[in-house]
Amino acid sequence: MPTYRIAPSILSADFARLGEEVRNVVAAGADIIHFDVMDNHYVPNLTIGPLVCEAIRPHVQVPIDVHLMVKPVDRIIPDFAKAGANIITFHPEASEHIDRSLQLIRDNGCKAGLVFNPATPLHYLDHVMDKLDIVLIMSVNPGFGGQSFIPQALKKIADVRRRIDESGRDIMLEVDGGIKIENIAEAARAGADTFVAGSAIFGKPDYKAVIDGMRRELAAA
Ligand SMILES: O=C(CO)[C@H](O)[C@H](O)COP(=O)(O)O
Ligand SMILES: [Fe+2]
Repeated sequence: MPTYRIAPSILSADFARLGEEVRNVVAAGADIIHFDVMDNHYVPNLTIGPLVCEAIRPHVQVPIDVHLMVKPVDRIIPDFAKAGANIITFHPEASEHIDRSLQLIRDNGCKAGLVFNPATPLHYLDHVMDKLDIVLIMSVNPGFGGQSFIPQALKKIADVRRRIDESGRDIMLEVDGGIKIENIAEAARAGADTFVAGSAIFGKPDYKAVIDGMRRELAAA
């Protein structure tokens, strides 16, 4: 069985109690904290920045996975690295120089990755596989939590899995958007190993019950 990781998105957490929320979700079994950064420019929503990342950093030992939905990309990367991010991903069409942005993330000591919207072509991967630590496939259009999983993402996950296997490199394959107990196994069978889930976890009273349920599905996938 591959190493599967569950990454709750704090987009659906109670922001008034964020420290407690991240501690609770890690105690419930989260492997990663997924941190959605939206700028009201690249996507039509506005969320949280490096100050909030810095504020939650002392509350958890697990990696913080910063999903940048911002344009431009580069200016904010060093700030997130200083704020304690471990993984930083961005959307290739939001960067003027993809290779430079990936290198900037790595130079700042973080794992680097590209994010693909449902309609973003995978050719952006062609010349940067050697600079990638993670690929994130969006299974919703970015900007909001609580949307429904777009099934066409499964084929894209499978295509990326093939490319990763061909590269022979150790690259995480993350899926983000509409992941629930009911569909996590399908995403795993397509080739994903890291699963972002916001509303499915933070929308429920018992985080451990949801994460345990997801792990049971993954074990059987
Ligand atoms: O990047 C995102 C939206 O742009 C979020 O990570 C994602 O939507 C998670 O929320 P949910 O699991 O509720 O779909
Ligand atoms: Fe996200």
